[in-house]
Amino acid sequence: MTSTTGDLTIRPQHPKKVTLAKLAEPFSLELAADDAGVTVTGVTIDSRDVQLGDLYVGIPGAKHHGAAFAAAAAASGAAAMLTDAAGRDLARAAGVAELPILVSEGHPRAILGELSALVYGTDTLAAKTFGVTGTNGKTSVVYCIAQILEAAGLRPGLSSTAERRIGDEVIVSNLTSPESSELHGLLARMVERGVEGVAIEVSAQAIGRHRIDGVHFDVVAFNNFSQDHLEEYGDMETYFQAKLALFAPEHAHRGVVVVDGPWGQRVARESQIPVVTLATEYGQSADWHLAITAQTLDGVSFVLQGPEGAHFRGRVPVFGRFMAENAALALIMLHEAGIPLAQVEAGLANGLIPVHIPGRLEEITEGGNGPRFYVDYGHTPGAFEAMLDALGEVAEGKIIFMFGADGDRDTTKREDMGRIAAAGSDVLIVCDYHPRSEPPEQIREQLLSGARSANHATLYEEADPRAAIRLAISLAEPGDVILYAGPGHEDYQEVAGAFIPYSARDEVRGALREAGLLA
Ligand SMILES: CC(=O)N[C@H]1[C@@H](OP(=O)(O)OP(=O)(O)OC[C@H]2O[C@@H](n3ccc(=O)[nH]c3=O)[C@H](O)[C@@H]2O)O[C@H](CO)[C@@H](O)[C@@H]1O[C@H](C)C(=O)N[C@@H](C)C(=O)N[C@H](CCC(=O)O)C(=O)O
Ligand SMILES: Nc1ncnc2c1ncn2[C@@H]1O[C@H](COP(=O)(O)OP(=O)(O)OP(=O)(O)O)[C@@H](O)[C@H]1O
Repeated sequence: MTSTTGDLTIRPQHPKKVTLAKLAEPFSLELAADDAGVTVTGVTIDSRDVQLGDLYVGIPGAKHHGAAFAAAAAASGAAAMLTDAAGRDLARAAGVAELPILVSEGHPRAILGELSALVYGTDTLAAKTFGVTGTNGKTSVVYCIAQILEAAGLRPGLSSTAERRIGDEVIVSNLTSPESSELHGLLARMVERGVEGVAIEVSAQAIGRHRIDGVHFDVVAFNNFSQDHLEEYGDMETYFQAKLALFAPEHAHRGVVVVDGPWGQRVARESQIPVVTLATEYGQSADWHLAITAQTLDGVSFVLQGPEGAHFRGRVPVFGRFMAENAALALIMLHEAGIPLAQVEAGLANGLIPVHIPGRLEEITEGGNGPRFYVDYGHTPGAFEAMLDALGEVAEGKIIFMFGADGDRDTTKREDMGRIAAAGSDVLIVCDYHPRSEPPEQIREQLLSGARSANHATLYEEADPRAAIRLAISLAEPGDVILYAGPGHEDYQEVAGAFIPYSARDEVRGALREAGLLA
């Protein structure tokens, strides 16, 4: 049975006590002599998440100084606080007199990872650790790693945008890559549960914001790179450098890089750690090569060949050559960590890797000859291109595509998303996604303007995604495929500051039942 935890920060069930003196020394923290023997058992940077005995870390953020919540943290049972000098003054001025305070000279976030590792005992791990970065497909690769570890007889744990997972225990994800205090708490819980391999999705934002500090990955991977997050990075080079930073000795021992495109080739050249390369296209020189041998809507068969005769014949039960690529990358990462392909092969029936990823190309219908309906998390031009190219190769009937775009995020990708969506589909329905503070009709118009430039699909505009789902179903015939990109596993719509409950997967299920297409 699966159990779900909603706690912000997961912690070990049997924590150890660490004295403030032991924490102060390696990080040169200021500490009153009287407080040296005070002990803590956990770490959090959120006052609303404090548990008895925690070290509360008051971080200066974009909106608040966390030290402003020192009284609330103390009331919830924090044993001590770590903050900067401004935070200490803020807390003392607010009358927080009793709480022991460790003071750091620099930004507390810069030492948070190493310090959390010390508190949780995760500074060295027996489990193999795998980190995945890139623009599209990180979550998918992380799931492939976990599923392949299981096939190899090893107990997996994972952290992704969709969820964090330890065996059957599911922990809700807020960020793609958790804050480092949360990550080390999660790792400590995994150690208690006997996890032998951990796959972690690493966003560019996480690398720059110290969220993976204190983890020294056995193997990291870079899968692909295309436009996203320019609202934060401004240009592609800055975004690229943020991801390249993972390939450094302070973060990882070795890497695997997909070198199909120029960005991957640059990672292979500029990496500061040893890497092996994977090519999925003919004529590209690399250590490993992937060849697709057969594909239908129901799956992709492939052969992976590597150095010294390494060889794997496999299959993923989902359409799209990119899913075979994700699986191949995961296989090579395990191989690089010393887990032989033969050990994986022995645990699989006919090489079938049971890839099931929440909200990624998730089929809501149940196969068969009627129209098929998939919900997906793709929200970049690159993901649209990969999915629609793949569908174009295997779909027998019409491709009906529906999507909307994020408000308050990279607006420059919208025209491309519209154009690629219309070029690759027969029918395109533009609806709302998370408009946030932007006028939704303005977002739809930008998408439609891109779509018109492709001069291909029949275009529809239907703001309400619930109505758009029903429109898509009404236009579909047996053999057609409906692909709803964007919401994936999510269970809300963000509109003008409000989080409105909305699960695309549940809504599609309901609409298919109404239409008599699902039992
Ligand atoms: C821009 C950014 O990175 N913001 C992060 C930052 O928020 P902030 O600086 O605004 O924090 P703040 O509200 O000023 O609060 C300061 C401190 O006070 C604490 N606080 C605040 C209120 C309170 O009542 N009690 C309390 O303790 C906060 O926990 C925080 O430690 O610190 C917060 C606490 O950890 C994060 O949740 C928040 O991520 C926001 C939600 C975010 O949108 N992050 C994005 C940019 C992100 O990281 N995305 C990537 C990539 C996703 C992808 O690939 O698509 C990801 O890894 O998720
Ligand atoms: N290797 C790939 N190349 C291109 N597109 C892919 C690849 N793998 C998956 N995708 C597409 O990208 C979408 C997002 O996949 P996934 O959630 O695995 O990526 P992600 O990198 O974790 O995304 P995010 O950073 O937003 O969490 C998928 O739903 C699919 O449409």
